[in-house]
Amino acid sequence: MNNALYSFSQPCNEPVLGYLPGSPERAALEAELERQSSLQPEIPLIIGGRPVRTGRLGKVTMPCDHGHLLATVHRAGATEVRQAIDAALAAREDWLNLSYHERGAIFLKAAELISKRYRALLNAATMLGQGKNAFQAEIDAACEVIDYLRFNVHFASRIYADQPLMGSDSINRMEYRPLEGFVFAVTPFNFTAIALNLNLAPVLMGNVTIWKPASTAVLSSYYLMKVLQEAGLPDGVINFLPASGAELTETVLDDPNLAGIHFTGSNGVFNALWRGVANRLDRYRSYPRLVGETGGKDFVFAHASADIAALSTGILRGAFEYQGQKCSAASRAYIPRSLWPEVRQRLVEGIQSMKMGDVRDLDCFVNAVIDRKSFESIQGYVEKAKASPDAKILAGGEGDASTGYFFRPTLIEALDPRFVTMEEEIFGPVMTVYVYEDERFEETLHLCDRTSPYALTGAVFAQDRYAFVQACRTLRYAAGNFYLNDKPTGAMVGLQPFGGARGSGTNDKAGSGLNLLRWVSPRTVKETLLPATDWRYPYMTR
Ligand SMILES: NC(=O)c1ccc[n+]([C@@H]2O[C@H](COP(=O)([O-])OP(=O)(O)OC[C@H]3O[C@@H](n4cnc5c(N)ncnc54)[C@H](O)[C@@H]3O)[C@@H](O)[C@H]2O)c1
Ligand SMILES: N[C@@H](CCC=O)C(=O)O
Repeated sequence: MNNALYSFSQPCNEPVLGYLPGSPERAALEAELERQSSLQPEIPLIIGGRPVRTGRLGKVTMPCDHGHLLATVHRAGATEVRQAIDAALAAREDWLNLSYHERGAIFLKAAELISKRYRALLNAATMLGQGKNAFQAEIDAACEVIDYLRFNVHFASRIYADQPLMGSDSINRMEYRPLEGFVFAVTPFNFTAIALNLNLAPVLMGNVTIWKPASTAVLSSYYLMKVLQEAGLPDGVINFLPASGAELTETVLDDPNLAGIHFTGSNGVFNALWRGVANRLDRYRSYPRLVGETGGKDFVFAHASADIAALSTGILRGAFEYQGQKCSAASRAYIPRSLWPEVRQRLVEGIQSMKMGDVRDLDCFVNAVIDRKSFESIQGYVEKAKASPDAKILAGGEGDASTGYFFRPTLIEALDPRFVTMEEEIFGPVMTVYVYEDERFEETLHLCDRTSPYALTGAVFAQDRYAFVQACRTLRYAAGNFYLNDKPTGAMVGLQPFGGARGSGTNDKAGSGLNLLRWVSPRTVKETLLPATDWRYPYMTR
């Protein structure tokens, strides 16, 4: 029996490597891209630690070249979902009884493996499978993945150390029990790090998960799962189940042991999951915890005092990095008329000079969007702008899906601040600008606040401190992550805990201890040292 108290100290964020020509990381990445381009693995389910092959095969292709087969993937049906739930529940007792420093050690090892041994593997899989360029893959599949692993272990230490006061006649303690049952982790295509964290956060706190990865991110998800196994994750703690969401969900939601859902994706799917739980409420042992981060209609708001170079760069990067496929991507901007001519010129020039193409050409800033459905949805919004007298296309506006799903970064000027592309999430490289009269700053802040049902991220560009304070106040509920003089994307684990409210989700702040707290059900234990032996109050005379 070891009576030492362990705690994991605060880590540093993983440095972003530069991939300069001639650097070792670039050579390793290029070699790995070439290797994975012709590998075509057959991806199994992983249930109870073992590969399971169903024979119901799906294809994994490249967004940049949809005729290029990267892998095939076995897909789960109801039978495998049941097996996975059984495997998770069987693994649960041993896992929850493992002390948190033992659990933490597994994830710190995974971080080391990814930092030193599997960085190129995960980056290349994310580039080829999810259509990210080298920089976008590095900040996600390497740095953010590693940060989630290391920081969450540290945050867990702080949670476990937070204990109630001791009374003079009692010993009090808080046991941070995992939830009673299993957690369903449903992960999006756009961030390898989110796929990890939706499993990691519950599992680190002693839970077990059923993981449904996005079909368009299954390659990087599979490699992540393999790294976690290599780091020592016991069998059955995470069960990897590629499948159709709708098919798998019915079986999962029907199970009385469903203790929580950790979701990131669109509002429609989260709402359907929530309703599915609500409709079955009587069958569950506990109220399932529903944690979901969903869509955004993220804004850039410029005051007349803004630095034009910083503002234009913030819009170009915030809107078009990873083809705008970040929940945090800037997709509407409010620009004062006095700044507009110069900002417009910089945006149009920037867009025209962005190289678009295959992820294996490291000079491409823009790559393909994730799939045909997404391509067509983006095209639909742009067609609306082309057809409307309330909008003008200033740059881009064209796509070509013949080889890959390529859509040019597009700049729209909306004459109506309620034009559809100012309000709805597009999830593609489309930025709509509304130009306001300088003296209508405050009025336009209110407009920004009321224009969209979402409230995820937003950025204000201003050098006038009074203007910034006013924007902060008026836009208090318009964004869960609020930036001053920076793009509204690129939150870092530990530094900018992430999540939004209103239509953007439950705001449980991934990348902080707040999220971990959703995966525990604390038990307070009081031990009385000298228990009372007389039921009467002391002042009673009989
Ligand atoms: N707020 C955030 O932190 C955040 C982060 C990333 C992405 N997002 C949002 O995610 C969306 C884009 O990601 P996406 O296209 O992967 O989202 P999506 O909702 O289409 O899919 C998310 C996951 O849900 C699964 N799914 C689909 N239908 C299902 C069903 N009926 N039951 C269970 N699972 C089902 C998908 O297969 C996938 O694994 C955008 O709206 C974006 O804003 C939000
Ligand atoms: N955390 C990421 C966004 C995740 C959503 O897609 C960012 O801050 O850009």
